[in-house]
Amino acid sequence: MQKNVRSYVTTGATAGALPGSAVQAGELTEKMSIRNVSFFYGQFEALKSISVPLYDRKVTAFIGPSGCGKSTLLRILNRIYDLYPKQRASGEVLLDGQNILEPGIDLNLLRAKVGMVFQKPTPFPLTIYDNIAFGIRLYERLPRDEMDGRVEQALRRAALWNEVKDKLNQSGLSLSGGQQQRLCIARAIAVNPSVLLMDEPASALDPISTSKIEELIDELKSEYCICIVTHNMQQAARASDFTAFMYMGELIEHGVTEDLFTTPKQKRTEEYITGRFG
Ligand SMILES: Nc1ncnc2c1ncn2[C@@H]1O[C@H](COP(=O)(O)OP(=O)(O)OP(=O)(O)O)[C@@H](O)[C@H]1O
Repeated sequence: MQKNVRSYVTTGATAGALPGSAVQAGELTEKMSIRNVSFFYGQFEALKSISVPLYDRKVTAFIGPSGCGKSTLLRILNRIYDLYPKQRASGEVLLDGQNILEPGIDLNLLRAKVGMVFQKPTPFPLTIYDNIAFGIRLYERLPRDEMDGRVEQALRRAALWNEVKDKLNQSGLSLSGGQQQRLCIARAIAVNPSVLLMDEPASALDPISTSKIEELIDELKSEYCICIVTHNMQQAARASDFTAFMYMGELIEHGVTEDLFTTPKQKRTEEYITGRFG
């Protein structure tokens, strides 16, 4: 489904024209479509009718001050919130055209298709090998040599193979923080997702590990639709193709990253990116 980029770019209440941009019209495929999504923690409306496209093979960054709803939005996209009582989403989230908010969706399959990486690395207390194999075994029964191949492939794609190939039987917890985060990315991509969600994936890491994660995001976007939440505006500017600015549960502006940072259309976006609040 190829669409003109212009029809996707939204700025709060008013759709805006796309200025001369780095992303050319006609090359975008909408992988996920978030349509009029609201979210409630009990009576509290944390998200208010958000609509935003997530494009295949592009990185979309969500930015905004603390508490604006970035993580909440990400948690909707693989229905992690379903694990908690009294949390409820309305609206539609289409993944390849199917509304994943409908009842009856296979949540295990959804979470394989929409992988998630959290702020703090969360390896299982298992070997490096089993951290990857565990997820694959939930969906597939593979002979040992095929499983070995899948584990290696995932670790290679997460740029970790060379550092761990001689110690696959050591605990995942024995790795450094940055390596643990790449292990979590390898675990997510081992089950062949089409979307990768990353909630501040580098905020707990040192600058070198952070730049490795950013390089990895840049490589992985040739295969996946990637969505990152970040507090770090330089990171959003460096790592993403599209940026969405949120404020108090609303989507204020969404557009090509370069355009949003150089010529924001909304006053609140400009105030935020120039450091006047947040
Ligand atoms: N479990 C919860 N129960 C009730 N309210 C919650 C819960 N989790 C988040 N909220 C509220 O929902 C709103 C959005 O929170 P969310 O964590 O999505 O924001 P955020 O933009 O990701 O913030 P941060 O940048 O600080 O991580 C906030 O007002 C927050 O207090």
